[in-house]
Amino acid sequence: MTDPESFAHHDADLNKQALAYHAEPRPGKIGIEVTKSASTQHELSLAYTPGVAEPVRHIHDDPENAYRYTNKGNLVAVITDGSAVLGLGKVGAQASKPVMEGKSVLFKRFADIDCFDIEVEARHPQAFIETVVRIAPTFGGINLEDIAAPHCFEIEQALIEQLDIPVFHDDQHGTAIIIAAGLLNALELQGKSLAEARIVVLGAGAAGIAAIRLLLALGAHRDNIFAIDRQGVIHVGRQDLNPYKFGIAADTERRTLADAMDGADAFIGVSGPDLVTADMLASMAPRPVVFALSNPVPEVRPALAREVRDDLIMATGRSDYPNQINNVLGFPFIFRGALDVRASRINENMQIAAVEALRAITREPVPAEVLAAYEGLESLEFGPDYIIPKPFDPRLRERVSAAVARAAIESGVARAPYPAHYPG
Ligand SMILES: NC(=O)C1=CN([C@@H]2O[C@H](COP(=O)(O)OP(=O)(O)OC[C@H]3O[C@@H](n4cnc5c(N)ncnc54)[C@H](OP(=O)(O)O)[C@@H]3O)[C@@H](O)[C@H]2O)C=CC1
Ligand SMILES: CC(=O)C(=O)O
Ligand SMILES: [Mg+2]
Repeated sequence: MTDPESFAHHDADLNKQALAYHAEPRPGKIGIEVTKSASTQHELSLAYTPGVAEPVRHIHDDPENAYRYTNKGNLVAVITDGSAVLGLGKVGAQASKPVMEGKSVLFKRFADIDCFDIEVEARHPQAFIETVVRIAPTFGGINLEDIAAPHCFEIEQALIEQLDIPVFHDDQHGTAIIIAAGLLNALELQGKSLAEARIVVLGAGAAGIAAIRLLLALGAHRDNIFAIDRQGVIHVGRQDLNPYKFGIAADTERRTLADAMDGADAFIGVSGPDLVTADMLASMAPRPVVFALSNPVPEVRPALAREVRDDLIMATGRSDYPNQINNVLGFPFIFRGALDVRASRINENMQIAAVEALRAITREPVPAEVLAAYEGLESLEFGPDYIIPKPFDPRLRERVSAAVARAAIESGVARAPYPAHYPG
């Protein structure tokens, strides 16, 4: 695809196929399976009454037994209020369901974690929080999805405090982890360091603010980061900032996206479609990194970016371009590790462990089954078109989950030992 027109044709064609995929042969993308035989009178008396009463008694005596006798330990809720669905915005609870089913498919396909997608009608954070707290006993973990800032911060914090199972806002931390891994790798290839890189983050919502926080924890310099929202650069002189934005405000005279892009080493777009112009790209520093991560339409089309610069490393959030920076590389494997050591939360140590594991995998030879999943892909090697592993890489489940599990144990939030079947 070399021009915007062919990009649009490609998307129109894909959209048609996507509708058919979702509709046929049966609506939706995920179902429920029975995991024990229930084919005889005897099995029915075990699965249901009278036998089922015995595990009930055991769980009543000790709630920990829920992990032994029910699917709780391998069941995650993908929960949203439909307020920031991909880059489509506030489409509401019902319309968000295909995305939440999609996340559930990814949990199952990549990490064998069972999921219920739950779309909640809740206008106020408190109503949402109460809903999640009430249904939490069912689950081993809570994956919050597509909840807009600033409510997402309040919601996640309250749930972490009130629940003893991992609560993880995927658009914040899942995205931040993949951005951090991809950016560290891309900067290294471009001969730059995170500490010195000047970074523009377009979008100061869930993904943008979490990405900045994690990059700062990993060594980025506060003075080198400019965050931008619909009003322009987030600077300390602005009177309209909520506390979350104020926490990342820059002391700068720059005011617009174009101002911020001038001389920048890296651009991270977590905002909306087509917001970056050719002039802005041209004004960036030599050998820039451009992550246009808005879904489904990126902040700048890869073809346009390449036309303007031949020295950039480019990534999008989509599956149909090289370098997919997308939280699919994180949440299935992070929850796998967290559930397997019964972690009470997913803390920053566990997040940084995931970043390091992703970075390391990218530098190693890619298994043939990964290449087979991508049409026309004959080889992959750490370089400008391969800065982050592919979602189909079987090593993600082994290595990212193990790194997260280890970090949970070392940071004291695990309630079960390192699993015997994990790598030593
Ligand atoms: N690739 C990936 O893995 C992921 C990608 N994303 C993408 O990131 C985007 C944001 O998601 P999320 O953070 O959850 O959403 P939020 O609603 O929490 O935040 C959106 C942010 O983008 C800003 N924004 C939106 N439109 C513009 C614009 N035209 N100009 C400047 N700023 C703009 C908003 O500004 P304001 O505060 O002024 O309203 C806000 O700060 C989506 O497109 C989503 O698809 C998100 C998660 C993962
Ligand atoms: C990928 C994702 O979670 C998003 O775009 O919201
Ligand atoms: Mg999302």
